[in-house]
Amino acid sequence: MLQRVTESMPRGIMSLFSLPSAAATFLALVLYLVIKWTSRRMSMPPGPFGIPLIGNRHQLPAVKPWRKFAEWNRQYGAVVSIFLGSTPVIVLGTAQAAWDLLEKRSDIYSSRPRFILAGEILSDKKRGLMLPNNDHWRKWRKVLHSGFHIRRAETYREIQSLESKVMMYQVLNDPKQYERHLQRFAASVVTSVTYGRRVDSVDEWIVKENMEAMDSEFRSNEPKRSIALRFRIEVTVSIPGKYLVESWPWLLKLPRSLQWFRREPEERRQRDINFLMHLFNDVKTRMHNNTIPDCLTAQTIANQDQSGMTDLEVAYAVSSPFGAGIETTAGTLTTFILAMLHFPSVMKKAQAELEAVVGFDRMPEYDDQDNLPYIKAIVNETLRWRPVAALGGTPHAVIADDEYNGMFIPEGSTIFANLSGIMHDPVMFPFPDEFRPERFMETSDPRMKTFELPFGFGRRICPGMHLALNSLIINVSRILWAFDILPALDRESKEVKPGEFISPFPSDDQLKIASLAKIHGISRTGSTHVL
Ligand code: HEM
Repeated sequence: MLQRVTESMPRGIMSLFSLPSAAATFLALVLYLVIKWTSRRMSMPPGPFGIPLIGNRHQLPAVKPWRKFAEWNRQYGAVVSIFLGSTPVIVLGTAQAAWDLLEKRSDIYSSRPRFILAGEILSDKKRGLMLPNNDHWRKWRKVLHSGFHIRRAETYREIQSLESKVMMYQVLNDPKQYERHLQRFAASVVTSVTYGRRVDSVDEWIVKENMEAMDSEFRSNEPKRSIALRFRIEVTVSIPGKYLVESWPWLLKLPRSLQWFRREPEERRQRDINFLMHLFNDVKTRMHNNTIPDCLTAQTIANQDQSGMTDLEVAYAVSSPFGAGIETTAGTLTTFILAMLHFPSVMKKAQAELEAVVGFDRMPEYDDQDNLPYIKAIVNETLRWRPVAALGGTPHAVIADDEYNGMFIPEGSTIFANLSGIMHDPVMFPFPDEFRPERFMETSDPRMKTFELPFGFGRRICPGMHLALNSLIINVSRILWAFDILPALDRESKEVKPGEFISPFPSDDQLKIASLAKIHGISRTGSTHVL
């Protein structure tokens, strides 16, 4: 007993002595880390200082975060840094900064942040959009490039022209549902060029199943809204770190049964696989029977020996236009309707151009494009005025330490090219809130002439850009040729002022009626019989 007391004495005394020294060591370590972090932070682009561990997450609204980004860019400069949790995030607020980094240095700026939930658990690293810059992504990208490069995209014009006529017919008969008709158009183009099958209605299972897959990929608690608005909300949740497991990846080390966050996406993954493999096998069968028109899936299957891709990899790769090409196209067309409601003088000017070039006896065709510079400018201005990929689509990630204009950009930073802010930069686009197609006609800047800005940057630039532009030009020219887009009238026959933002329709039914856009029937001779 006595021996035990004496033995324990020195340890007790020692621990009394060591406690302050352990605390001092700990404090010194904390101080060292704080100094190190602060000096690193100071060398990074300016931005609001956040809270340790949380960073600036609490300052970033869940809805329309691009507005906050733009505010920070105005306050701190073209390149801003913040932290989301412990991840450094760089926000680019001018086109020049985005071109300098994402294009000129695209060898290190073309990766993606880690999307643990949507990219890994839900999609098993098979959705290229969320893949880092690696061999899998390059293979996936090759499939899309071969299906949608500029010359290939031209071969789809016949399909787009036909679908556009169907859309016109539907708008003519049921103008109130114009948003659905635009969505059907976009969906049918995508399914035709991808799977060689048309879509007659957005209620068809193939569209619904795809919507559900998208909704689960970008789940949001928001009620169902119009296409474009939903797309914008969904984009906001592609901010990495939204899910707990992305801020704390160590959760993946828990026993699988305790990883509660897996259950739902894993169930959904199986459903997605069944859906995508069904579409894949259907194309294979039709290839076998010689009943399939030329389409992306058939081409990719035919090249499988060369590419070495598995059936499932092909099934996922060819489904990318589903996720990326429907809501973007339909949303941009919805924005165009909104712009015409706000800027009727633009509509009149465009209609004058159409009258002079096309006349009333036939519809505008692709061959008229070169003679319709104002219509082309309207397409560009629509993409600029309310860019549907407001945050630049999915963010990039940088894979090596870098320096830009004396500012340190650490490896692993998430990079947002904040397209909404960039498109409203008053230096590049004077009077940015105005819808002024003329800005694209009066310029001599080649980057304004080609205007690829709405489609992203560098090696990640939108592979569906040419298909999308062809969809936009044909629909914008035909809608303006055939219809007057006028504000709805309220119960007292007064014009209802359209909403400010992306969709003329907020989700609420009351408001929907109040701000309903009314597209008057065809007011021009000879219009109906060509439909
Ligand atoms: C108006 C229509 C469209 C707009 C505004 C648009 C815009 C964008 C933007 C901003 C990006 C991100 C680029 C970046 O990370 O720098 C993107 C990526 C992408 N887009 Fe589009 N897009 C449209 C239509 C389409 C269509 C029709 C398709 C398919 C045929 C498509 C397929 C894709 C794919 C697969 C990606 C991911 C590329 C990658 O991660 O490598 N998009 N798009």
